[in-house]
Amino acid sequence: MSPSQENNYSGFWYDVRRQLRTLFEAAFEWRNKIKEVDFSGTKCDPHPFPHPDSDRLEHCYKYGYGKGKFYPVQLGQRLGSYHIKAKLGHGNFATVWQAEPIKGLCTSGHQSVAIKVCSNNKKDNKDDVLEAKVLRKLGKRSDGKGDFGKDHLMTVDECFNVPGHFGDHFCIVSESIGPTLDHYLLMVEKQNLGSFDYNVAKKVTFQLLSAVTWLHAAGYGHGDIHPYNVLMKEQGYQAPKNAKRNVCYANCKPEDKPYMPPYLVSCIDDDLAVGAPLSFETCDARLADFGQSFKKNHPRRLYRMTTQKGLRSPEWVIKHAPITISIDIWSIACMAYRMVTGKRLMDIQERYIDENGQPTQKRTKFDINNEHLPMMVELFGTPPPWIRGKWAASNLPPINWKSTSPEGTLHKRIQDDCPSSMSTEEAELFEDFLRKAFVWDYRFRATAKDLIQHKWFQSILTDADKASIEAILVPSRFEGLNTIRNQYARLRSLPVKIGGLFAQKVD
Ligand SMILES: Nc1ncnc2c1ncn2[C@@H]1O[C@H](COP(=O)(O)OP(=O)(O)OP(=O)(O)O)[C@@H](O)[C@H]1O
Repeated sequence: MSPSQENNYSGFWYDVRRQLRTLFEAAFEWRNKIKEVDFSGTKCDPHPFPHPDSDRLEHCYKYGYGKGKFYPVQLGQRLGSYHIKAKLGHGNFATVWQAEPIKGLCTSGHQSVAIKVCSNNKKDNKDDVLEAKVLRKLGKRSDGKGDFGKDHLMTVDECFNVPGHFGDHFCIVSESIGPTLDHYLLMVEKQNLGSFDYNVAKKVTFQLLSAVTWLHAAGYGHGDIHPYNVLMKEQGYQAPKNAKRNVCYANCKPEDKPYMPPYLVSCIDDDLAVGAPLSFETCDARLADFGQSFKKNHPRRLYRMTTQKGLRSPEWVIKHAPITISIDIWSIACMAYRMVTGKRLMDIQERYIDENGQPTQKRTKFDINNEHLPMMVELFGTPPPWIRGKWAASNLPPINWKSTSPEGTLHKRIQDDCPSSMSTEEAELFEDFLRKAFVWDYRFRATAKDLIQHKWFQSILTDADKASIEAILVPSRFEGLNTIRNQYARLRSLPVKIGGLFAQKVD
């Protein structure tokens, strides 16, 4: 960062701007009355995200009276022109089911599909409709250069609505892909393998980066990349073993009862101790869940943060920093570290742990950020002055910047965590790759296009991959026109970006 840029983030006018911003933000919060969701006071089990080691089951309070609830899908029922066969999983906003098309009624080219049945909250519905819209748009788009990376994005077959008691539930039909990346990460832990096979880790990272290269070139950011949203393609994939579970009425309100399903369907994980880990020849990652996707020239629409805490980039954690597509790069680099080493780079617990070692209520955003940012400082070194300025404005605990090291402890962490079979040269390349991705300032962070050309990947690239990378590097005939169009789009999005600086980021 140049000295003139640094000056922009200090001095009298900087302080005035900061105070005005704080005032503006207070007004914004007051107008929108944004509150953090706190499960501590509810009677429900406070674990909205499936616990990886448990019988994966959504919580009863997700069904019942009113808006924003799940549709009570039952095994064997008909939904649109499909028969529901099994449950694939659930998220915060939807349940996902494996289904078979009914012959004669459905034109789907797949023998088995995944139907995401979304909750009927108007606000969430916007995200779901947007997800389908973006996926359809992306499905139709071609870059005219072979579409390198597009194969690693999920596609949508069709969408329809099912009428529920309190409004329509939007359904998105896509190919039934396979288990999540998280499933394989857990398998590696359970089988004491330490980490993914080194080349598999590299290949999956490369596939994710190529998907993101294509996505970013199409003008979109994903915004929610984490191991649950990466599906590993399996031929003829069958849903995990399902079991019917009783509804726990004690966790529901009396008015919910008439609208509850007769049973809940749990997805029992395969025996992770005996499953086959990913192989280099067949591993094929698909990026899924585009509910948080956003336009490149538009900061995050809602500033709602759903991605796992440890995978969040600094600008996502610090207040008043714009969110750009480079958040995807940070998340992928964190996942690459976990795949290569078997350890989380930044292990942030999302819940408090009780005296029996059991997770309890959600930690506050303030508490999490207080732990997360100093972790980043330790690993990646002292942040640039403008981030330090925003640090102070974010009410984070003060740090003695003179005592922090400029390059951080990443080098040592890599040496400690990398498998012993990894050569020194490979470890150096891996570190260089990570350092390019973990740049504090989002403006200088490497792009996905830069990273797929990184030397770290050279050893696994096929001739076809190399040719595809070369093809996307050739400037298109319309490059000049595109630049003008991009600049115009940037100019148009400037007011929205400025607004984004003041927007409250809500968990
Ligand atoms: N096409 C698919 N094939 C196989 N399994 C799938 C598919 N789509 C979703 N799943 C399973 O369903 C789970 C939930 O899906 P998804 O992440 O899209 O829901 P969500 O409510 O949007 O989640 P989130 O809370 O992350 O926003 C996934 O983690 C995965 O296990």
